[in-house]
Amino acid sequence: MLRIIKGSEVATLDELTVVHQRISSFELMERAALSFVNWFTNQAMSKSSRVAIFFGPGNNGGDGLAIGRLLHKHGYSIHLFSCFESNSGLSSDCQKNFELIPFGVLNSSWKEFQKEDFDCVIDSFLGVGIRGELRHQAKNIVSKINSFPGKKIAVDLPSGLPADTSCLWECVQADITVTFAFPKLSLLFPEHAKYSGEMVVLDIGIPDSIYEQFNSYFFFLREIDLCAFHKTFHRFSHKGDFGKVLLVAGSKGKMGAAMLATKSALRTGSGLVTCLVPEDERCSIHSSVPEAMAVFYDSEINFSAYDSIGIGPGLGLDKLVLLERVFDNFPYPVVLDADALTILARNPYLFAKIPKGSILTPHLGEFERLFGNFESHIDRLKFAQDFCVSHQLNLVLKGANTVICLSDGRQIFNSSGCRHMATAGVGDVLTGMLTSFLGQGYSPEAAMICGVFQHGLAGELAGMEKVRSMIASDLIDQIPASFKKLGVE
Ligand SMILES: NC(=O)C1=CN([C@@H]2O[C@H](COP(=O)(O)OP(=O)(O)OC[C@H]3O[C@@H](n4cnc5c(N)ncnc54)[C@H](O)[C@@H]3O)[C@@H](O)[C@H]2O)[C@@H](O)CC1
Ligand SMILES: Nc1ncnc2c1ncn2[C@@H]1O[C@H](COP(=O)(O)OP(=O)(O)O)[C@@H](O)[C@H]1O
Ligand SMILES: [K+]
Repeated sequence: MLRIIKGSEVATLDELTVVHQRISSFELMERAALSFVNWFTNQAMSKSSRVAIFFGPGNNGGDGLAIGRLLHKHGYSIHLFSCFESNSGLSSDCQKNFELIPFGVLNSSWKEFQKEDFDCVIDSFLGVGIRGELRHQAKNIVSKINSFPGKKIAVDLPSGLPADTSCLWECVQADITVTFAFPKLSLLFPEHAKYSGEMVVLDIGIPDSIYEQFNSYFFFLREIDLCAFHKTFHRFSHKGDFGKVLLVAGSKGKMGAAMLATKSALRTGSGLVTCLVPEDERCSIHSSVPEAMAVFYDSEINFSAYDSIGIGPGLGLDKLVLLERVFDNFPYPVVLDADALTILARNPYLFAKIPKGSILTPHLGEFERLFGNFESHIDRLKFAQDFCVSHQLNLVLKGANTVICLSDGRQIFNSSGCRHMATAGVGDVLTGMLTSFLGQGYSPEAAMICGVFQHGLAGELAGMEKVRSMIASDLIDQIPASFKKLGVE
């Protein structure tokens, strides 16, 4: 899994790569620029587009100059805008690229930029090299870039955004940020959505062994990481091997949540799925999910007969006693979502009773209800880390780039998913998937990694087809395709 390191460590990462691969830092910059240009030319941007590139004096500016030279070669009309007073203080690779500006590429001061003259702006003013608050002139440059109403593409980071912390000033508001090697931490913070826009991570060939030399508890989960976490089953596997799961979900008026979680557990591969629902509501489950069984809230239930239990979707807030019964009678990790989280928030003494290794799946609102308000995402994540380690619990903080917070302190950002998933019931589907993987014998870590990534992948597949019309059931329909895409049978 890709390690997310600090912005201040990027220079060392580059130096180690350069030595390891016996290339020059100029060649590494060229590689970054080539990967950007390769991505850019695949974006259906017409060759007649007029492209403005703002470039700073550091290596981010060097990237921009190299990108300009390569795009000019592809036939784009390029106009460079320098964001410094004199070129005496350029970094050495920026200087080299400055000297290679081709004939036919215009170069002016940023002050000369006229927004009407361009179709697209590339922002390579500042990257991970920013230290402290933006200086006065830099603020004016950022405002100039932001005055452009068309598409703004940031190179590595929107200029002005610190790489690892929350930002208290105005930065470039990019539509897309194309970042090199690994996502800079601050691109994953929800409070920076208006600066980072969409995020694209481009590989520039830095080997994993180099990242391993850095200490970091932040990771980025990608499709290539998944196979290692999936279990394989053999020819003689029977339905018992695929797990018996129980979903404690649904109440009058909220049976849809139970149906979604149940269907999704079945589609994720569970052998036997039972729902614990109000007896009066049993018909809805039987008619919508005939493959599932039902047991009822008032009956005696042998919780330990199940391999995993998911609790919460549509449960209702009056189930404190039931929640305690599960905790007292089931010693293995459970999945806690929705109303179960609100009951926990109202009764914090329950935290100590939750089986170790369990998975809590709050969205930002539920996280706040549980633990209070935080000024920044990084403060929130620090709190989540301490909570998970001290209680030996896991937490899935849902949203764009859902964060899997493990009980050993590691925090893994998910890369799959799309904005069309922000619709009712999509979280219930995740509960079904996580409970299913736990029931199939996956460790909580593997269940979260496979469940969260695949839930996002199914969301992407459904979103491609249904765009904003997507509903949670569409995501369930794409779970089979998500297995196929990963090559998991
Ligand atoms: N592995 C990677 O990620 C690679 C990164 N490269 C690029 O190198 C960049 C980093 O380059 P540098 O370290 O030269 O840094 P930058 O180019 O990001 O920034 C350095 C410049 O910012 C100015 N600056 C710093 N703080 C400021 C503030 N508060 N207000 C105004 N100006 C400020 C400095 O005076 C300096 O001129 C990355 O962002 C990326 O674009 C690529 O060239 C190669 C590979
Ligand atoms: N903008 C987004 N990008 C990617 N995924 C998202 C986005 N918004 C929501 N999601 C995902 O959709 C799911 C929504 O869950 P939740 O808020 O619990 O919904 P519900 O309670 O309606 O089921 C989560 O898994 C979350 O990560
Ligand atoms: K930039």
